Amino acid sequence: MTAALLELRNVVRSYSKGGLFGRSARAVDDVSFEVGANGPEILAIIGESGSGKTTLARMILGTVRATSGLIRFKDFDLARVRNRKQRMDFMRQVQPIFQNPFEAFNPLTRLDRYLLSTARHFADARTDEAAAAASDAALRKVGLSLAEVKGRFPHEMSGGQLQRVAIARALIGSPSLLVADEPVSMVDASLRTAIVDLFRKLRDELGVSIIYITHDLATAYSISDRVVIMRRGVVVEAGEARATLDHPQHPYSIELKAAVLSPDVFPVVAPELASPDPL
Ligand SMILES: Nc1ncnc2c1ncn2[C@@H]1O[C@H](COP(=O)(O)OP(=O)(O)OP(=O)(O)O)[C@@H](O)[C@H]1O
Repeated sequence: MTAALLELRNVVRSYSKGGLFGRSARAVDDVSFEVGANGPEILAIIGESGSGKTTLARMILGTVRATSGLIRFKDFDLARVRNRKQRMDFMRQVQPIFQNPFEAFNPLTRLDRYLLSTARHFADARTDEAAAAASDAALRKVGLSLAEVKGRFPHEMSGGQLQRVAIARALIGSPSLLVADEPVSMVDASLRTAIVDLFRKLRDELGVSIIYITHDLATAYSISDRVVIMRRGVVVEAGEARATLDHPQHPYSIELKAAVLSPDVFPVVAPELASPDPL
């Protein structure tokens, strides 16, 4: 067993509820888990709205500080980021993918400018040619190329294409962890599978671990190695994805599954035993 890529121990994030007595509420309450202890993996964090998923993602990305607890990436305690160099080095290795790709890019900036600038910062590209080569290589990992993207503004792409550009941009610095917060919920249903399949490919071919934050059990079931199920800031259940989602134990997980239960998502009988489609 190798050391985990990411470790969370008893992580809490409280917010003041205001008022005379300064009461506070815990958006994330005593959460512990590891990512990548046994090699690259996809960990799904599942929960309904308000369960604390985004707050957790922000703490892992270092944009929100934990109120207490430990978040460690490799051997680095996030609470100890002190200077710009440490911050940039961390950002290169841990990249976000957001829900709405149209909000991730300035509508007035051409997409290749984003990619070239990221290549200069995170891929050590010192010349225009090197930045273009690094951008093209990253775009090819998501099934695009620099020639297809060059000169185009965000609104000139479809949501699915733009999410691929966002993923390519995240890959430029060869990160070891992607934190994807509801990355397909604003993408057409027909393109969702392609994007979640891409995550699987990134794990298998590039060795990237992915924290896949979602309320969608179907995609979590299809691509994740492990799941963490959250409710009101607390982890109610965690474990290997198929075992946990096939046989949920906690009443909340059972309820979540019942709400989406469909024979296509969770086969009632093993697929190999199911009768063939009628002719
Ligand atoms: N900046 C903040 N100030 C006060 N409360 C906050 C803040 N950010 C989050 N919260 C509260 O923390 C709880 C968890 O919110 P969070 O956005 O993390 O949940 P979520 O599972 O990501 O939900 P959604 O899918 O709707 O984004 C909510 O009750 C929310 O109101």
